[in-house]
Amino acid sequence: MNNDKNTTSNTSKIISKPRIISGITFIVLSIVLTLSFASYLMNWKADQSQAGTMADKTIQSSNIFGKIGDWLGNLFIFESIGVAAFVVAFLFFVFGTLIFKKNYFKPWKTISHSLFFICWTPIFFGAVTGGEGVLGGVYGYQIMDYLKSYIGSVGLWMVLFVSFALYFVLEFNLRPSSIKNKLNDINDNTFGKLKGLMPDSNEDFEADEELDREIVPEKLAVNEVPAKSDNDFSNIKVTQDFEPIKTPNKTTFVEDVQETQPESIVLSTEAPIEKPIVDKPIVIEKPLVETPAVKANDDITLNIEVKKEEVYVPTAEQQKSDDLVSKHGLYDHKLDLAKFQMPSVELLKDYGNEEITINHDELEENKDRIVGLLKTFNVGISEIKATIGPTVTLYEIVPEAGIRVSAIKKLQDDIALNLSALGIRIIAPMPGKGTIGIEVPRKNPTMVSMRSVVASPKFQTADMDLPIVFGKTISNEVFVADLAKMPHLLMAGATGQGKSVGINAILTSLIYKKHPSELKFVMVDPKKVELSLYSKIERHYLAKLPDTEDAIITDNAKVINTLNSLCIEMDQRYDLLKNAFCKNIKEYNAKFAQRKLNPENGHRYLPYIVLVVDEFADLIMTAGKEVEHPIARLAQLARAIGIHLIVATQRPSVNVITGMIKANFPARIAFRVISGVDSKTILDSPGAEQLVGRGDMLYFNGNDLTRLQCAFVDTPEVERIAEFVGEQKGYPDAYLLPEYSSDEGSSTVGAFDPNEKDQLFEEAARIVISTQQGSTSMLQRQLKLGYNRAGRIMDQLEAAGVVGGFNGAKAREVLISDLGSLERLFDELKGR
Ligand SMILES: Nc1ncnc2c1ncn2[C@@H]1O[C@H](COP(=O)(O)OP(=O)(O)OP(=O)(O)O)[C@@H](O)[C@H]1O
Repeated sequence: MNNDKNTTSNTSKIISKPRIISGITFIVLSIVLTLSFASYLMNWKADQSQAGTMADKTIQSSNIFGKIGDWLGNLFIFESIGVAAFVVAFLFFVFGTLIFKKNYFKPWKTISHSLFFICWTPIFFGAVTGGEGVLGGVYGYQIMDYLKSYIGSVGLWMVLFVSFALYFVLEFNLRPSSIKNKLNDINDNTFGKLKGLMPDSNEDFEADEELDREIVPEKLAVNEVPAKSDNDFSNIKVTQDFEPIKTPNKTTFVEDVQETQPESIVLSTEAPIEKPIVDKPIVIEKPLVETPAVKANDDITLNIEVKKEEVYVPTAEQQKSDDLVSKHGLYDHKLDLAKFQMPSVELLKDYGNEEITINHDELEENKDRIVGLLKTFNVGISEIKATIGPTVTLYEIVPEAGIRVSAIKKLQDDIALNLSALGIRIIAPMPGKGTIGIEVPRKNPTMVSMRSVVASPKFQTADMDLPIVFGKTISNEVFVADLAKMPHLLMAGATGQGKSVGINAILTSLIYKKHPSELKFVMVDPKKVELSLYSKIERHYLAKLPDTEDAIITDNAKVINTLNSLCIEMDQRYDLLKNAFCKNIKEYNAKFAQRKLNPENGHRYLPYIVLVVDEFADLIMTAGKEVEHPIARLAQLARAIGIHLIVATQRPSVNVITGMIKANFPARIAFRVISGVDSKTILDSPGAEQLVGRGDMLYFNGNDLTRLQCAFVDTPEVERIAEFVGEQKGYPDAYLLPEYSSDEGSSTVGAFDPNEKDQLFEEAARIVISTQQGSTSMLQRQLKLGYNRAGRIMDQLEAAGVVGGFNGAKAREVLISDLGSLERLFDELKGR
């Protein structure tokens, strides 16, 4: 509104006085003409007899504007164009508004419409009345008469009809087949014409909105509905076909107020009236290809825009990849190990019936204790419900009206003490429910076997990038989560509470779902024994540093190198993704499979990499920041390029799980911990100290805390799986991570020695300058070098002053901006 006011005041400042005067004059004239014409139409018979007696004061005129009005009416209506004279009055009004710089009307469109009606209407009325009365005026009668004498009555009507039809075709750009529809529309919509004259600006729309709202009920009643009474809209039935579009795909909109419209996409608009509302679903039968303005009703124009389907025009590169795909098919990353058999469920032990047995006595006993106890604290219960899970039973209570949840929350400790059972957890309130949950451990928990969860349809059909089946929820449902979405997982739990089993469950889940070409593990096992079983699958699923014996890293010094190497792998992957214009590994691999990425440019199929650290506390204690930094860096950045971290620890204290680590691991798992403080460290909330152990765990995904019973997978089972995989044909070696030498960061580059310069030194320098990228991995790719040689060249470039110093895993700064300066530097170096 304010805006409107401002606009108005601004406009009035700009409009000059003569303009205001002439604008007002035109508008006043249009009013005078309209009233004179209307009055003339009512009194013309009486007044015409006095025509020509203008000067005689004794003679009175019945026209509202007296003799002048009478004269105007006679001139415009009788002697000229009949009722089309009103169009002239309307044109005066339009000119008036245009002078005021108000764009209520599109000038040329308005004039062309008006001219048509000024010409056509008199002849039409002349033909209808045969010259009787004033509706067609003298002009109308004479032209009609003239035409009739030449082409006869039929010809005359044909001319009238055809000209009217042509007018619509040209003005509304109609095809002949849709004229009928449009005519129906126009007939139904007497305001439609005026609307056609309106420009689309918001300002105008707002200005007219109120007016529109007022006339809606009337229009519905008058134009569309033979309503029995004002309030009776029950038999409103409007079926309106909208203008088909000029494309081969015929599109029709049906606006139908009938209640039943099966299988239709329905957008309903509600009439802005208090009376019964008429739903007007729009049934879209075929996809739209153009952008017509569809009139939903008399007041609101619904602009539907559907983008045209893009025509696929392959570029030369795309053409090349299309040709390759049609020749060789999509790239199959599994081809190297085409005969690889995924492990079967049979390898996992069947622990027999896992159905939950209901112990009614236990349930009743717990119920009585809970109800009785709450009563002693004056907490009345209106309802209690039990959900039996594998390890705990959840009692959900609905407190009586008037009892505050906060009051019950305060009693949490007292209730736990009084129930005196281990592992009671109170959830007040249950998220998303109006109840309070009390989890009580079962006397005889049911074991959840890995076999049962791996075989479950939920896991088998999981459409996830890295599906992990953790176990079962409290309501005995299989729980599957996507590691790729987490995207990193922090696990903690006191010793003997199920952490190692948990890690095995995660690893087996992934092995059951992913082909060796799609997934690689980097395993860090400072305890030396926990992950050693997996050494058998080294050539299938493991990744390691070049020139190292064992893929499973047990030496803390090597861990630092591996983590830094992973950082290099991450940077290389980012480079690859950047060059391929891909946002993430999924897009990149899909593009690679479509043969759009040339392996000669360094592109390759990228497997997911999962880094598993079994005892993080050990690492942090011995290596501190040297480990913390690469872990945090990987956690921050590695998600998009398919590197995911699983870090486990027995000691969830703040000096192990630092703020930096925690901030980058939104997904966390807590097995039973020793104290509430530990629980807070890992989960940011207490509760893990109340768990019962043996795989009882809390999973936190950044928002919700879910209690789960971890699936049990025993060492022999893991062994069987590892053997099954290991016995099959594998790759020649483990997946090799980029080389990283620990002294790279600290190495000081001496003075440039031309005699020791690499053969590719100059070429490498030119590549660095022309790409302005001081990246070793880029040199490796472009010159097809090993990492060590590329690293040596980079050091020489640093010594020669081409690039800046080592900058962590980031590219070095390029110190020379153009090739000309580089050539001068080469000359200088030769002169030394
Ligand atoms: N999900 C489970 N279901 C049933 N029992 C389990 C489960 N997880 C662990 N247990 C039992 O708890 C024992 C200890 O588990 P686990 O070895 O995983 O503990 P941990 O936390 O890794 O201990 P540590 O840190 O000392 O290695 C197992 O031998 C097993 O008997």
